[in-house]
Amino acid sequence: MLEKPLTDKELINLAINLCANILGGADGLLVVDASDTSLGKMRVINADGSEAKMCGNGLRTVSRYLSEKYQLDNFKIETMESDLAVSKAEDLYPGVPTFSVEISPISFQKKDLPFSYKNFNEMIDQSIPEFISEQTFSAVAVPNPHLISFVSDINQLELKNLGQKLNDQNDYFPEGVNISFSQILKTNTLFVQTYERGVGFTNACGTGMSAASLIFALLNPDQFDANKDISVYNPGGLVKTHIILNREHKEQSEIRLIGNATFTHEVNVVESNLHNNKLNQLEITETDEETAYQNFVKTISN
Ligand SMILES: N[C@@H](CCC[C@H](N)C(=O)O)C(=O)O
Repeated sequence: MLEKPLTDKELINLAINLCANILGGADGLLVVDASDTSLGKMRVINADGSEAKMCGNGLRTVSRYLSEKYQLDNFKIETMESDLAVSKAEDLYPGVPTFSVEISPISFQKKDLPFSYKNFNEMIDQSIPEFISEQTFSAVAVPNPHLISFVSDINQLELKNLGQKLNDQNDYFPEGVNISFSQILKTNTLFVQTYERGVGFTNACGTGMSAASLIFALLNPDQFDANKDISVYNPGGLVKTHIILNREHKEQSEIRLIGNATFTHEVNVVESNLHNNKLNQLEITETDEETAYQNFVKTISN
């Protein structure tokens, strides 16, 4: 806990500097604060300094931090829009601490993304030739905004071009959007690659994989087994999701994201240097947890 909280401006400067110069291209900075309603509160600052409503991977690591600090296995964490239930789960692999987190609230309405396209109120499995012809797109807020497209092969260049187009100033998604291309590998098995708002290509986007799982369940009843978890492969490894689909009231569907909460390094820094964004005197210790996670990755095959 800091003696004096960082101001928003200090946080933005720190996130940009940390992600680019110290963490070798990290996606963002997670801030853990006290909460009046939950065990703790999480804020998410993207690598470019913008603030996101949620981060699924981040929520798992903050869950682990709070779980170890307070010796609790089930609790809630406050996020920008809601207090989310989190719990310790069975380790995915020896030495890979694993947490399960609620991803919520869900909305398909254009005002919550927000998006603007013709007179659409929702965008579900729609052909949008202005994005990419011969693909269909679905938009969902969980509650950060996601655009999902199912493809047979992932074309990285098309994903990058669309990611840049919809995250530069544009009329379709005026606040930008996270974009995921997903392949259905078999029943309850997906591969998801995400171009993240405020970041660019990422190895794994937790809310992106959650959003893709929900849209998958909605659009592919013949390949979705509601009794089982979904395995979601990504360029960085694998997570599981669990979807309780409510077809009639799809916004009342439930999503759990289950995956590793790996602490790769411990960094000690003098508080005044955080306020001044001076990161040249850090004390950094590497853990062996990344090795355990990479050993897990070697065991997974789709
Ligand atoms: N860049 C996203 C927020 C981060 C999402 C994250 N990668 C995740 O794991 O969920 C945004 O601006 O919405």
